[in-house]
Amino acid sequence: MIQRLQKKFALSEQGAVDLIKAITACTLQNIAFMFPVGLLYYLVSDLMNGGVPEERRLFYGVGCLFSILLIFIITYFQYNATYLATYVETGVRRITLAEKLRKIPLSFFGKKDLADLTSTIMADCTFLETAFSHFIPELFGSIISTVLIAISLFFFDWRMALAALWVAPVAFAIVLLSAKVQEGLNQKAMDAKMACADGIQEYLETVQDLKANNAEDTYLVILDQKIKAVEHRAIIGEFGMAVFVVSAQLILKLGMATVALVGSALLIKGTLDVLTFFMFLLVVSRLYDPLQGALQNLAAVITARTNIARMNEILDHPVQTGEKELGNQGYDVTFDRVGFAYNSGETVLKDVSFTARQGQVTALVGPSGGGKTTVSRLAARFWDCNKGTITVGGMDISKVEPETLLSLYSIVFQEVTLFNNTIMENIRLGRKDASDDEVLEAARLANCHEFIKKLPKGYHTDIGENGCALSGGQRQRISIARAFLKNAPIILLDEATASLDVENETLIQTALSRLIKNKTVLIIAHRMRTVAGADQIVVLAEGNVVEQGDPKTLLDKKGLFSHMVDLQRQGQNWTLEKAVSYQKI
Ligand SMILES: Nc1ncnc2c1ncn2[C@@H]1O[C@H](COP(=O)(O)OP(=O)(O)OP(=O)(O)O)[C@@H](O)[C@H]1O
Repeated sequence: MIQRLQKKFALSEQGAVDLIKAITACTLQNIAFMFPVGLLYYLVSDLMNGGVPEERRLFYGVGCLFSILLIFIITYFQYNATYLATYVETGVRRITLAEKLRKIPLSFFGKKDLADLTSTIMADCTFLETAFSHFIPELFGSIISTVLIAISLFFFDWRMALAALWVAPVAFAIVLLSAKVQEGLNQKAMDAKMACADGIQEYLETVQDLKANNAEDTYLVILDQKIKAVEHRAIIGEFGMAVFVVSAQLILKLGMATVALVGSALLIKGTLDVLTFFMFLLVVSRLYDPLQGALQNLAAVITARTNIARMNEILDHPVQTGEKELGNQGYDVTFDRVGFAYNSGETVLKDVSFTARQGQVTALVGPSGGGKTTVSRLAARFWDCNKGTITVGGMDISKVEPETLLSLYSIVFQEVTLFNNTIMENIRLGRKDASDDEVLEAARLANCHEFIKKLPKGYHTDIGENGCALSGGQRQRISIARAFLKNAPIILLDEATASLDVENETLIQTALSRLIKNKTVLIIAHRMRTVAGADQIVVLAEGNVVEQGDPKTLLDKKGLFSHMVDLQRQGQNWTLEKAVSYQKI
């Protein structure tokens, strides 16, 4: 039962237990509200028999007080069980999702965009918060209490009970049968929202390029259409839900009429007493209130299914697992007949074999799209290869838990990610427990110390979102400082292609030379002069290793590598002057 609830509503174990408590509380609350009705029934009965006898007055007085107290206590219990537990569960749910995202392979993120995931963690969780504090406990609470009350009504008078209750299954059936239509409308509304969120995010990320290309107006027209589509879809969704819920609620109202009609007919026939008739009128007026709410709640629960499905897609996604113990002998990184395709299915690496040796620099070169970045991603198990094996010191990395494996790697990406925090904390990302002195030492080795000292608050300067207050070269050096701090035995390096000024380039190069000393280094090299000092060059083209060896051997071979070196040499001779004279031809 607990497990089914967990699965059905994307709940933690405690959340499922709390949901049962909340449903129980709502059921008790609905039953407690029937207590004064019972009391009224006996009071009217006494009044009709000539007045309330002296000895029963105390009973009614105590009964009244007891009803108030009972409703108060149960409402308090219901409040705690639904609201407080819900907020705790929402927190747990967000943390569970975040934890899960941490362990999910990167292939998952290729299928999902950032706006979609953010929306699941924030908007879907908030929607489910309302669902668990209101819709679901109230829905189940009113269904259970109605069934219990219905059973007791049948004991009183089955004919009147039928007249009162026939509407309930009909009304629920209308809403349930509309589930498919509603789910379809919800999905479309959700898709429109996602497209709009994507559009806004893309606009914010690309605003500079849009302005530079005079394309801002065109883009905003498209964005405007996306925003209007959200509005349009939301109205259709609400309307679709309202049609079914209001029809069902109208059917429910018919119950009052049938109770009055059947009751009157039975009274005239003399087979029903006035008091029972009166009691049924009282009960149904009270009974239909929670049922009206239940119909609305049922529609909302149907809506929530779309959000729950999105959440379950994350929670059910397989994670990369493996041993938490490292069993490597040394740090040679070996690719043995590795094949790989991204989600798109197109084979990116066909049959890649090479070894990046400990203490050596192995440079990956080759034409754009040849698979260099993919090789470096597989080396760190960001993705798992589809064919062949990748080992570190003889240890198959697909059998090692990703976080444990990454303790062996320092990665310096071309695109540096910095956080909206101080420089000190941005560098400390390399090793959480590093002392301030260790951070300073890493910054010195990465040639960062000089520029950091000149900032207004030195290491305690906030660098803004993604380090917007720093230059490209400074950002690169901070990421190198992180790598120094981590001091991992394997370095994956994506050489910066962004044009850096000569000073920055030299500073970065000297920092890198210090960093890679005595490590296993796998570098994606874009400039051929960088690889001149490499111990080994692996040339990748169309997902295959087409050449492999030291720089001199490959140059002498006059193959693809030598051709690329020639091309870059020619490129270096390009000057503005030449470009201008070319234009004049
Ligand atoms: N996340 C991804 N999803 C799907 N396909 C991808 C992904 N990343 C890369 N590819 C595809 O894989 C192929 C190899 O790309 P990769 O980035 O490894 O090449 P590369 O040699 O590093 O190129 P470049 O020098 O231009 O950076 C390309 O066809 C690319 O389109």
